[in-house]
Amino acid sequence: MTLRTYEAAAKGRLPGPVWDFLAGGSGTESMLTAGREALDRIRLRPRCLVDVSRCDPGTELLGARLAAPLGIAPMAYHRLADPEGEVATARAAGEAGALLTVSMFASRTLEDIAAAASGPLWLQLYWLKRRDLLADLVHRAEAAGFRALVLTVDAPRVASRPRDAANGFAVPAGIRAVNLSPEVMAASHGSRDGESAIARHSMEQFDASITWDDLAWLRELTSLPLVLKGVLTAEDAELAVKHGVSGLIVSNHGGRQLDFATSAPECLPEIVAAVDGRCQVVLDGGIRHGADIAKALCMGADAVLTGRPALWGLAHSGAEGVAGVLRLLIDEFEEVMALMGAPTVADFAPSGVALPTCCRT
Ligand SMILES: Cc1cc2nc3c(=O)[nH]c(=O)nc-3n(C[C@H](O)[C@H](O)[C@H](O)COP(=O)(O)O)c2cc1C
Ligand SMILES: CCCCCCC(=O)C(=O)O
Repeated sequence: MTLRTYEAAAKGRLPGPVWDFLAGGSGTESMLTAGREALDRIRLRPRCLVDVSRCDPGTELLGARLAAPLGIAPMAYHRLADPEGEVATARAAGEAGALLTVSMFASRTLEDIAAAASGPLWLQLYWLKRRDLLADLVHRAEAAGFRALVLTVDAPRVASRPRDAANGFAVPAGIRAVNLSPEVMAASHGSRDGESAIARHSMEQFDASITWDDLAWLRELTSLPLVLKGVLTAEDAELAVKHGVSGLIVSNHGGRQLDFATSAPECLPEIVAAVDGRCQVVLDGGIRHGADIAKALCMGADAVLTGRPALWGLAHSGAEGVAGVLRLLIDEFEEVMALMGAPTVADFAPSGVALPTCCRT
């Protein structure tokens, strides 16, 4: 199996509009390829005659032990890909020793997901107008043993996504964001010609007025570490650190939010420089090979997240498919460690990559 095999199988199994929701991007879809192209242009600089008879891809992220610097990005509605949904994903992530970030729009309850998980879980939030619902989710996540909160900051609204609009995409009946009340999720169901129900729902329910000052409200609710997802500039990284965040996920939202943005790998070096070790940094978007993990670490990231490939695995064969996808990435990374002369994750340094001009600070 390769990731391409999982992708082709998922495409063959899923209804067209569901596949388009998973695969699609915003606007001209320029960002679907931008990050991938930047990653491909980064070349690795291997060192030789290093003892690589034992390579250890293990690491720690926000205090949690991982088998490799790899996690699954938050994605809504895993039941679109498999009836077990996030419960299957959690079992697979635990088996592989990878982090799972659970979307607030998960289609299984936080408690069921936590019961199936044997590895660390983070909970992702969009800032809803209904703060009481956010508070409830945070308290449930704490009680269920989640290890961190991820606030997605690149989506004051869901961007226009032409494929979803053309399909009149709506969340199918029978699949629900079960951690939120049906009234709050009503707008995401019910197809209308030429309109995405996901976008309509976000315009109705997301609070687009929040600013840095509002983070204090979230921080006062909980002692869980706070991670911001979707930061793309050194300026915002600096502000995030000043506001006490524990981590940043450098992300283009998989090409689904701002069209024509700088891609995540391009701005990773400036963000790592701005943060200067004051919080952890994770790269998200377009991770399709173990070598991508090595490139991110050389640029100063602590770990990476992968998104769509986990859903391809889920659509292919449930928990087994997700575990297969994670194993592929981790095995490839372990081989890159050996061939790079980097037996531990600490051995990846800036000298391990030749950066194209687009990725230089
Ligand atoms: C189907 C789908 C649903 C997503 N749902 C969310 C979500 O609920 N919250 C969020 O912060 N990001 C969401 N994302 C974005 C991912 O977290 C991630 O940034 C992106 O998928 C990474 O790119 P990749 O798919 O190329 O690996 C979603 C992405 C996809 C494909
Ligand atoms: C009605 C729920 C909105 C889900 C948005 C999920 C998301 O972030 C995405 O990229 O899609």
